[in-house]
Parts: sequence; structure tokens; C-alpha cells
Amino acid sequence: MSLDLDLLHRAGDFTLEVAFRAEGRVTSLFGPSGAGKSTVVNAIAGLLRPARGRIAVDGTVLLDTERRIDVRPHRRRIGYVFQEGRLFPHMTVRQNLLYGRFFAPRGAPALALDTVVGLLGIAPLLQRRPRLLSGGEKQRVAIGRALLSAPRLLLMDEPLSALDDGRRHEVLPFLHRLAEEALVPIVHVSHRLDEVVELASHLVVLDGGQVRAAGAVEDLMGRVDVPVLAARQDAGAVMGFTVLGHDDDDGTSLLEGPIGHLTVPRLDAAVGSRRRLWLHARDVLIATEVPKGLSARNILPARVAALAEGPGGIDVQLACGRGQLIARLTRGAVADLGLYPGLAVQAIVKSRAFG
Ligand SMILES: Nc1ncnc2c1ncn2[C@@H]1O[C@H](COP(=O)(O)OP(=O)(O)OP(=O)(O)O)[C@@H](O)[C@H]1O
Repeated sequence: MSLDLDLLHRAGDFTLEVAFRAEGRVTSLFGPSGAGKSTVVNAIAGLLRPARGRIAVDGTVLLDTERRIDVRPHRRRIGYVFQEGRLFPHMTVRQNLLYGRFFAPRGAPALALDTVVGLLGIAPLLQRRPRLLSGGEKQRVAIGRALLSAPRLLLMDEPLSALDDGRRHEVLPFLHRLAEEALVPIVHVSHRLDEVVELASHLVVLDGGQVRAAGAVEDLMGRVDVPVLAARQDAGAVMGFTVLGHDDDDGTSLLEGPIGHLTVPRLDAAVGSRRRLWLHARDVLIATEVPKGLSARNILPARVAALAEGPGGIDVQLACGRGQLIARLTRGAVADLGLYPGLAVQAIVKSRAFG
């Protein structure tokens, strides 16, 4: 999937001026409240008309103000899942789902009802009315209804924000599966970084109506200079690992990834499968020599790539194997260690990072 977007829009005092190209299965728009995330999503759906702009999905132009192209919302083939499902209360779940299919244009590659029902685990709910569903169930039905309209793109604006943590964890695996099986590309809005790390392949960081950074999640999360992300408590590198094996006596699993081998608390994952890990900067320590008499397992040779001062201390970007790590240190620790770009060090990754 590719989404090309170039927009200028004014609403009151707010000016949105963004341009980015998103590629991949799930693109997350991430940023603080008022950043302009919903404005972007509404422009893609055709629910607002920007002063100037161009939007194309896989080369199909949905909006081009210069060429006076503005495809009507219902002809854009964009599925939209809102914060609260917005199901029709007088219809059963099945009728709500079939309503989605009603909007699938003739000849569009529509998914079968059974496929969608199976994918979202909603077979037992088909005869119920929305008022008898939990928040998580409603969201799954809303996603199913959007999928059945054969969209070329699925927009999700904070699809989990109305749910408590328990319900979020009930719906997240389904979104994950949707993304994994690549049934339809997704543009997802969130102000929760854990959701982005769980789901997204690409990330667009928005703030004050502007794009602050855009790129692959694993590239951006490993850098110390990305606005919005750098200031966060939970800043840290994200990367994929292959599960090499388990040691049941020790209660650990051995993984291999771009930074090398890691031993982590036993994962519930098949040997050979892939897992994405988020290695929080506050869980990475630095030593200038190979430490002795330390219980930590994960000691990896690395090199200081960059240092960035932030609100939480100094973030040290480390080049490690083929990947990168971030360590968050106090100013005092950076001075004591005498860190500078290019210095060879040892990175110690604490196991809490895999919690
Ligand atoms: N019709 C409008 N008139 C005036 N200001 C508007 C209008 N619509 C949106 N805004 C302003 O535009 C800015 C961006 O809003 P938007 O909803 O896109 O942000 P957001 O990143 O989705 O935020 P949140 O995470 O809180 O949903 C906000 O400051 C909002 O107050």
C-alpha cells in the first residue's frame, strides 16, 4: 500500500500543513492531543475539504485540488472505524455487518462474511443487538462492518481509546491479526505509543499541524533526535527478533535480532517465530569495559553514535551489531563514563525490558 498525502487546511487558529508518503501494512499517525491527527484522517475519508491538497492511495487520486478532483466520500472506498463503534442500535450484529457489504462497489474484491466473522471472533454475537455487546465486542463488529465494505484503506481513529485496559487487550490481538494477514492496509490514529509499537509498520509523528518525523517504526524508535518521541518516559528502540529456542530449566528464551543474541524471560512463542521487542532506554546501561561479576546476561558490544539532551536525562544512541539501541543516562553518568560519539562501549540490556 502507498498513501501519498500533501495537505494544507485551516480551521480557526489551527493550520495543518503536512506532506508524507506512507508505505506498509499499518501506518500510525502519532502525536499529542490537538496535533492534527483526526484532521488528516478526515481529509483522507473526504469528510473535510482542505484549502489545498492531494491524496492518492496506491496511485488512485482521491483528491487533487489543483486538478479539481475531489472524489465523494462514499466513492473513495475508505473504511472508517470511529472511537466508539457507531453501530446501528436497531439492527443485529449480522445486519450491521451486512450493511457494510451493501457499500462494497460491484466488482470490488470483497471479503466473505464468514471470513470476517472468523477473523474477528464474532460468530457467537451475530444475533445480538449492539446494546448487549461489551465495548470491545462493539469495536470488533465495527471493524468487521468496515472490512465488508471492501475498502482500499481502513482508517481507525483511536479505535481502542473508549475501552478500558482489559478490553483493549481483548481487541488488540484482532487488529494485530488484521495487520499480519494484510487483508487491507490500515491508517491508525493513536496517542498511545504501546499501540503503535504493537501494530504499526510505519509511523508519522505529528505535532502542531506539522509532520515532525516519518518512516519505518523500527528506524524512528531507534533514534534519539525524533521530536515528541525523545521526550517520552518510554522512549526506546523497537526491533524484530527470531526465537531461537527455550531453556525451560532456566525459564528463558534465546532470541536473535539486529543487535545480536538476547536471553529473555521465557516467551510463549514457537521456535522460529518472530517477536517484536521494545527495549526501553531506561533499561539499557552502558559500561566502558566488559563488566565482571554482573548477573546481567545481555552484554553487547556497541559504539556511541549520538548523544541528545532531553527532559529525562541524556539519551545515548548506540550502534549495536546491525541495529541500534538507546540508553537513558543521567548527566553525571555520561560525564563519569566520558562518553563521546565513536567510543566503543558495552551495552547491558536489563531483562525488565521484556516484561
Ligand atoms: N472546525 C474547527 N474549528 C476550529 N478549530 C478546529 C476545528 N476542527 C479542529 N480544530 C482544531 O484543530 C486542531 C487539531 O485537531 P485534531 O482533532 O485534528 O487533533 P488530534 O491530533 O486528532 O487531537 P486528539 O488526539 O485530541 O483527537 C485542534 O487544535 C482543534 O481544536
